[in-house]
Amino acid sequence: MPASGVARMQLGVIGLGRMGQIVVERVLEAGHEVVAFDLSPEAVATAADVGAEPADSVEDLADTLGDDKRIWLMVPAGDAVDATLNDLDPHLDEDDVVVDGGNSHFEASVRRAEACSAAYLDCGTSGGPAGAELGFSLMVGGPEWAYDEMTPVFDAVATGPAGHDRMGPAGSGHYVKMVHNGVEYVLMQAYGEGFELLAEGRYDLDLEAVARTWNNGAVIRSWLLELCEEAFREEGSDLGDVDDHIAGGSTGTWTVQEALEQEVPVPLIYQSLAERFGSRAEERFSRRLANRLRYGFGRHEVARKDD
Ligand SMILES: NC(=O)C1=CN([C@@H]2O[C@H](COP(=O)(O)OP(=O)(O)OC[C@H]3O[C@@H](n4cnc5c(N)ncnc54)[C@H](O)[C@@H]3O)[C@@H](O)[C@H]2O)C=CC1
Ligand SMILES: O=C(CO)[C@H](O)[C@H](O)COP(=O)(O)O
Repeated sequence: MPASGVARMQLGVIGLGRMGQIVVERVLEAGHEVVAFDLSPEAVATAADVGAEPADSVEDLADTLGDDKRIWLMVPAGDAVDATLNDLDPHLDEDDVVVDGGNSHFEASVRRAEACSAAYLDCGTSGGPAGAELGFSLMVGGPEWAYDEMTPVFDAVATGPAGHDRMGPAGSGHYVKMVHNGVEYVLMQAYGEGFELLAEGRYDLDLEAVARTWNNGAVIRSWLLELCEEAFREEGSDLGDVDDHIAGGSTGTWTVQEALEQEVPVPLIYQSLAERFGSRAEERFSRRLANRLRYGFGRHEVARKDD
């Protein structure tokens, strides 16, 4: 049962991957009921193992929920959200609430909120799978009544009541999450540059010890720095065989696009994104041209591929 005074809710969860399973578990732990669906039967079985009622289609999930449906989507951003909403919409009305907890583009969320027959909440979710124990930070956009209605669920999925808030109207939750990710890129880049200098610099340092020392009282302590400490502990100060290729990048790209549109300078976010893209190239054409141009103007020796 939920804590006294909190009504027991029934939540449909669609998308039961790394993040969706955590939503399921935290909502069940808070004493609510969950009906769960995923395209993967294995993922549905995992949710059923922890106490969710399994559904074998979106329609089955909607039928099981009955009136006043409360549904959380945790599918990959993009087509999967639209496909799910297409299947759901015939079963929805204005008393229902749908939450998109994924990393959708804020403009797509505004469009979906307008088209959806239910009240639609766009919910930026931060904390990642590693945040399961603590709970997430939730940035929610959409109608106030729907946010209030979902508060017991947000209390359960977030770190608690302080871990979620309504940012504003449709789109604002995913807008805030987009900018959060831009900041995330910069922090990763800043820690990366600092540790690179320490790794390449004058002293033979134990970087796990550096990170641990910084995490205990230093101005720059943070969860990302704790993750640096973990990485050096598990991989070694030289990061072992970890490659210098960084995947992802969509949310950072959106942040930079929006900053250009708003004419707000975000050079650090752009630079961090550019480093990420640059990491994917085996070799950089621009570096090769610079190599050749130094010969052009200074007759400096050109480094050749088989040197
Ligand atoms: N992993 C992370 O650190 C974070 C992820 N997010 C966002 O949360 C969302 C989910 O991410 P993850 O759980 O990491 O992804 P995931 O890939 O682990 O799980 C996605 C799940 O959705 C299911 N799925 C895909 N299309 C579906 C459909 N049409 N109907 C039903 N189920 C469908 C897949 O079978 C899979 O089980 C994404 O938008 C992601 O960007 C947000 C914050 C942190
Ligand atoms: O939102 C997140 C963290 O806050 C997710 O981890 C997201 O998948 C990061 O994606 P990308 O690195 O491509 O921006």
